[in-house]
Amino acid sequence: MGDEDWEAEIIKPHVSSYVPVFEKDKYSSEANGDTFNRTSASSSEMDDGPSRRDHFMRSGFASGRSLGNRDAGESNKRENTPTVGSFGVGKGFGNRGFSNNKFEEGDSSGFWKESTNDCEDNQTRNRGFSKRGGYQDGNDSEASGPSRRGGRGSFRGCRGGFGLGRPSNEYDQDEGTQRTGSLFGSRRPALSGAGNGDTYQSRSGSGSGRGGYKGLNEEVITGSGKNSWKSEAEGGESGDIQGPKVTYIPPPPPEDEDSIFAHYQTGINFDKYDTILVEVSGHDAPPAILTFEEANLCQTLNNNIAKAGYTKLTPVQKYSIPIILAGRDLMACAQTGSGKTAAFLLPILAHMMRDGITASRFKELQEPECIIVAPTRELINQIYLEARKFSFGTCVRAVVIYGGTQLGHSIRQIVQGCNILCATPGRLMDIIGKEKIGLKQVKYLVLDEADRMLDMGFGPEMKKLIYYSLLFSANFPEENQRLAGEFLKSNYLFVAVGQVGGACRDVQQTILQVGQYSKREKLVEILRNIGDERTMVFVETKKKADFIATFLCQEKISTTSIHGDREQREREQALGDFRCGKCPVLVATSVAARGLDIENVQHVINFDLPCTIDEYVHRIGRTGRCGNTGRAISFFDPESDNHLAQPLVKVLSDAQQDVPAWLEEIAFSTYVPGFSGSSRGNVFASVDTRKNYQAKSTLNAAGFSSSSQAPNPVDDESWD
Ligand SMILES: Nc1ncnc2c1ncn2[C@@H]1O[C@H](COP(=O)(O)OP(=O)(O)OP(=O)(O)O)[C@@H](O)[C@H]1O
Repeated sequence: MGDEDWEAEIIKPHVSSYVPVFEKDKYSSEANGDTFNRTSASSSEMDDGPSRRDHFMRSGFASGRSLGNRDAGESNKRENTPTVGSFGVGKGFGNRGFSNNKFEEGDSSGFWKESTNDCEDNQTRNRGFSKRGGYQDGNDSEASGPSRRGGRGSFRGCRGGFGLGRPSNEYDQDEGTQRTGSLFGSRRPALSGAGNGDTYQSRSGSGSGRGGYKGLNEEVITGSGKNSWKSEAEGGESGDIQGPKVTYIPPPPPEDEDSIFAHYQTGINFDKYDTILVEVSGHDAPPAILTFEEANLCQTLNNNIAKAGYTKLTPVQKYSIPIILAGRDLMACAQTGSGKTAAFLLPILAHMMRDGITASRFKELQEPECIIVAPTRELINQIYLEARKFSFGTCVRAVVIYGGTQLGHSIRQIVQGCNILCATPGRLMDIIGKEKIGLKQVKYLVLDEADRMLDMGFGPEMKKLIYYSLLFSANFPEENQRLAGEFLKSNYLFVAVGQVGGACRDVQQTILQVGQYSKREKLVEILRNIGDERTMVFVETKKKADFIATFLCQEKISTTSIHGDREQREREQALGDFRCGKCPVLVATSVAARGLDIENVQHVINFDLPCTIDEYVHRIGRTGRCGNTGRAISFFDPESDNHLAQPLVKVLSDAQQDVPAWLEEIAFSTYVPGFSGSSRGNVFASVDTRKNYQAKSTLNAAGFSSSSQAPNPVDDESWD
């Protein structure tokens, strides 16, 4: 496709030509625009990533200087800075009562309702799939679903690392084409058929290998190293080279003020944030602010903050906002759902308002002052909506671009004026490669889910763009701190809020021992008891996501799914159906584990536990947000999950949850000194790793060794 083909409007929606066996005659995507109609040429999976790291997360890079001035050597001149206080040392595990298996015993909290009429209840509640476009397939679940044999155990360890195969590097093919190869690498084709005993027929076509950031155990092989990040044009995010053009143009978000400022209420535990310990390390940290007024923001920003329903700062905002306003580099960690997005958006916007902006719609070349990058399309869209909200009524224009959508559409958005560019990495690289934006004015760069970006090898690309850096995250593993440190000036500040890397205490966690063959039955039982309350069900693979969603629909539980093999249109439809409650159950891969902020998600179910504890914490952080309470239940299969026992016990203990006796036993029997369960050397790096340069081995918040010499239990292949 020619370089300028984006000029031609291609509005005709992409129509899938491939109908999977299990959908034939049953499911009408036209009827509901729904989720399960996917084609082989699907979208990027940069999203579906594994999740090795749970909470690390936002990272931003703020600069007061123009691009390109950075002294390349500067980043390496890290100082050993003194530390302040001691923070968040976790308890040892094994010291609490074990009331495991609440499910079996019945939970006095009422989580497990004892209704025996669940089917009727569910029908009454319209969970039946008849309302969802006839997604009742005649597919026999036994025959079509993932085999019980093999199970996820066989998926584990199959990840392929980064960037595989050499994708196309022709920009002229990028628009609209979905390629093979991967952006950030992918996984081995381990999921096809016999590999895991799975006879379910994926709509995606096995091995076609969508580009992008493949999730754990996804079927695409790639990966030759973590630094082989590919741009979308290089066969990354967009997907298959041979695939059909991507013509999807996402609908514009509502423009009315009520929609822009729609928000949910903070929960009963919001005020408890005030009691969370905070540690700041580094030299000359500006004092925290206690109120929005102290931030001295302009009136328009203050109005927007009020309209957004923010009356009180969260801890990460109290500490980060003044640091960013002071122009300091920052690495910050705070728990899921505690307001990291606003923590970087508000001070960046404040600076833009103060300093003025240069990009305007009248310029031929758009030169944004701020670039925000996130690893999943849904997350970057969410951040864009936040940016649009806080910049409402100002001259700052935010734009979002991401893979799985028509490139021409992205470019048209940009040329209308772009001060804050929110992008997925592949699409960003394509746009840069096409010279559709200039980078000279970039002063602020935010990497959301920065640990993942860095793991993906995205760092070198980013280093070309920025001068100052801000890194926000819920978890900051030591190795990533070191990587991230390359972005930061040596005097960066480190803010740790609460039990970094630990689970949010507002989430009630339950671990059930459920064998592979019993999971579906247990899931249905739980969902029927839950009723209409919004529930995210995490599974390990895209195929399994399809299968479980199909299975639940057969069980008349209204379900949709999101994963990287779904077309972008379907993904957005799925998220929309889940958000509005049309489908109260969302089956997801790790693509939805990080950052997504969906109102009223009351339950998270880990049908499959993730490979790493970091990912676990991210997943359960989709509930219990912003002071609200939530519940998480995880199926622990001793056949495949024992490696998580030790860190799970730790996470449960630290979050003051009951630890099942059986889990403790497994944890002790599999105890490995120094082992963290994380994909890197330690579970959580709650401390500024600069401290470790002074004291080589210390205890982190989770109580595990954070020695830089710690063994790495999972090799780099587990992360793409
Ligand atoms: N000061 C505040 N007052 C009220 N609500 C807030 C405040 N700060 C953030 N929120 C709301 O809290 C929710 C969670 O915020 P956000 O998504 O930024 O969390 P996060 O820390 O980035 O979570 P995660 O680590 O899961 O990505 C959002 O709905 C946001 O609008």
